[in-house]
Amino acid sequence: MKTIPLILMGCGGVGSHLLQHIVSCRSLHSLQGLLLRVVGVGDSKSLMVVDDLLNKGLDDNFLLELCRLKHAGESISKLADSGHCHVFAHPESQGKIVEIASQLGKKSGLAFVDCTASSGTVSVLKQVVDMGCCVVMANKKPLTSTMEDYENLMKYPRRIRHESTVGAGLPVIASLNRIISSGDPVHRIVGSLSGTLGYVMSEVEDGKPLSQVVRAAKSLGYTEPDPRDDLGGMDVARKALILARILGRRINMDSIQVESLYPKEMGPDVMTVDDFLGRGLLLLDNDIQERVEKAASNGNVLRYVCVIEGPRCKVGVQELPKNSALGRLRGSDNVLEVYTRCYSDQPLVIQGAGAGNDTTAAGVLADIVDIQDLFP
Ligand SMILES: NC(=O)C1=CN([C@@H]2O[C@H](COP(=O)(O)OP(=O)(O)OC[C@H]3O[C@@H](n4cnc5c(N)ncnc54)[C@H](OP(=O)(O)O)[C@@H]3O)[C@@H](O)[C@H]2O)C=CC1
Ligand SMILES: N[C@@H](CC=O)C(=O)O
Repeated sequence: MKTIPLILMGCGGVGSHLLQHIVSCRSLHSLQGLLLRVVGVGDSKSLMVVDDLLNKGLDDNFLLELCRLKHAGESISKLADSGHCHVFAHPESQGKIVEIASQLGKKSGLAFVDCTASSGTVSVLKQVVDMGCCVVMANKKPLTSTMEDYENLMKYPRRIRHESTVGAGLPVIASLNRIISSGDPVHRIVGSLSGTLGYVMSEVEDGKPLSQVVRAAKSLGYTEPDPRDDLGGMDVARKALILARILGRRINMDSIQVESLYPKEMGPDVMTVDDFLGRGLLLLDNDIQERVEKAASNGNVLRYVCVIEGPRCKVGVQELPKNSALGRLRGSDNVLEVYTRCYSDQPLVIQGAGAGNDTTAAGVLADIVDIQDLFP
């Protein structure tokens, strides 16, 4: 039986679904000769680590209890007295992770899984990569930091998987990497890459107010922890930057043209998330409704589109024919069209659910299973 010891950072919507998937796939993985041994789980306040790091994992019932606790909005530290684990508070936990990585990294391998939405994980990720660990990310922020951070993280590309950072569970990055490895030059990528904005646009088209739709998208697990990351275009811009860097463009976020659907006066420095969801969104209802109606009067729909072509990279709203590939999208579906030498007249098209905790966690799990050849 091949064993992958793993540490999960971030146990919110995606992280706790990942733990549930790991538990429910036990017999499938065992048929494949694989055991995922969860040795640690962290949230924004603390890190819980199994006491016998070299031989044991956190018990499945314990992991499910932990998911219930996080779902109820509690901190992991609440389970501190449960016997077979130790809890470390931040910032001490960072040192603990590095210690675990040095113990397990080279010897038995360790998968470090980042399901946070934080840019604060970059430094620990770089350290564990250098210690021989594998890294799996749903978090886009480490990959959209400086070019230097990106290159340090991607130093050993076979040990890094981040499929869920673009398109949630869709095979976007794997497909792109196959095209690149075959020497087929990518000329242009066009896509609708936000589950939230896809859902928002199609629901507003159906006559619902933006404020109501964004709140629904949040409760369905489509939005970022702060939905302004979606509405301001930053989440799509991060996906565009990740794709552009995979294509070999050495660019930073400031090279991407980004259109925001909310004004600066509603930014995070001015309004809390709750304030924005409460009164801020109401102020945006009319404007988006008018734009959607104007597009409809031309037989068109609005879509938030990402275009990468040559050195140009931009994300923003476009008015498109209702029966185009992007115009036909409904709900949280994403679509990505890739134009290359081999796919020149008809692009390669990847389409399907592009957001949601379940599908995203499934993408992360597939990445973890994918690295098994790197484990003894
Ligand atoms: N939802 C989706 O459809 C998709 C999400 N993603 C990405 O997945 C990631 C997770 O999203 P989601 O689960 O919705 O987010 P949540 O806000 O639900 O969960 C984030 C988790 O990370 C924890 N956390 C925050 N900072 C740190 C830190 N420095 N160290 C350790 N843990 C930390 C939080 O702790 P606490 O519980 O204490 O707050 C929380 O448990 C995001 O990066 C998102 O962009 C990617 C593709 C699709
Ligand atoms: N908030 C994102 C989630 C996936 O990256 C989206 O809406 O697409």
